[in-house]
Amino acid sequence: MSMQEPDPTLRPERQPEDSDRALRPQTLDEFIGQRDARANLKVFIESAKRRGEAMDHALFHGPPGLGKTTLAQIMARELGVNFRMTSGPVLAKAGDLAAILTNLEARDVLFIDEIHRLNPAVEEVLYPALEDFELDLVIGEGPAARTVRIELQPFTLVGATTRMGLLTTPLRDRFGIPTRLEFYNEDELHEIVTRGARLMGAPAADLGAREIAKRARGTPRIAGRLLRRVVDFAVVDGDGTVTQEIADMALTRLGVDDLGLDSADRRYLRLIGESYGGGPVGIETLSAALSESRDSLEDVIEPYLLQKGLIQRTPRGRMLAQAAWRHLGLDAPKGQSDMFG
Ligand SMILES: Nc1ncnc2c1ncn2[C@@H]1O[C@H](COP(=O)(O)OP(=O)(O)OP(=O)(O)O)[C@@H](O)[C@H]1O
Ligand SMILES: [Mg+2]
Repeated sequence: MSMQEPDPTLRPERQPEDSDRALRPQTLDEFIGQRDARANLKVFIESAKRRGEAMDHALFHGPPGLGKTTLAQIMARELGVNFRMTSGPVLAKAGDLAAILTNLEARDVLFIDEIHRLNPAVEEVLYPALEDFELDLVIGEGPAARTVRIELQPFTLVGATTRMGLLTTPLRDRFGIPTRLEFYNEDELHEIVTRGARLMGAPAADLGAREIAKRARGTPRIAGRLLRRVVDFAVVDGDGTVTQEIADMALTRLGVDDLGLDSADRRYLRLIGESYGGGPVGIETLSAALSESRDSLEDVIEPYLLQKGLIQRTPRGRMLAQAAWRHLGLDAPKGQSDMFG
């Protein structure tokens, strides 16, 4: 594998070969990290159960692979109700949504993934369903068309999105429980890797698990994938144990550096540093130069680099921070070091 070609399996987005299910925590107590979100959800779930009512609608937003789908499934399990799952792009017509809604049982959880991609006609139908548990359906066409109102069972909508900014205001306002998922810290990822290794039946030394945690880009999905690959190296090149040495060797071979950046991250940083003198450079320019969609830069690449303090977003564009120059082993142009300390 060349260091220049980004390896899609190291990106945080879902991949067809992900065996997410095997490593998915099943209960809130098993779910590691996201402490505040978890504590709040616990209260809302308990309260809904005691009152015997449907829990308020919840919206999970944040970068891919942080546990939105996992949390939605856990909610349904903890509430003791059915979990129905669909996604924005799948619901093409108002009737598709109506069919799902009318089949829900009382207090069920309906999960709509990529909810920012709902067709506007479908979204219209969703509003009264969320507010009053009612559907207004238009039957027939032209002068013969009439509206029928259908009563629904009270239910909980859980929406997930990586693009909060693309949600319409009326839709966003209908979620009583908006929850932002954050990147995980090293200790949390260490716990996630250790648990994953145990579930895989692969012995992991403490420092081996920590090495993977450090380099998992703050993302449990990546931690799980890196773990699987390091286990392969451990089995073939070692005695099967995930040691720090094997982890370091395997991750370096995969092109994951000591900050957890992969080649796509470094390509982004290098472009700003080497071709634009550190910026500021506009997102459209970066998108064209990298042949990556603007969305994927904004939703996948930049959040982690911002969180690590490697880049800054200014009104005039993106700029490399001092830490990024250091990380790339490049000299910052004169004057810039003063700006960022
Ligand atoms: N807190 C956690 N503890 C352990 N494993 C986790 C945790 N959160 C997520 N995972 C694991 O990470 C993987 C990805 O999680 P999930 O599919 O829920 O992410 P997502 O936010 O829905 O991503 P996307 O935006 O791509 O849909 C799953 O394998 C899941 O088991
Ligand atoms: Mg998901």
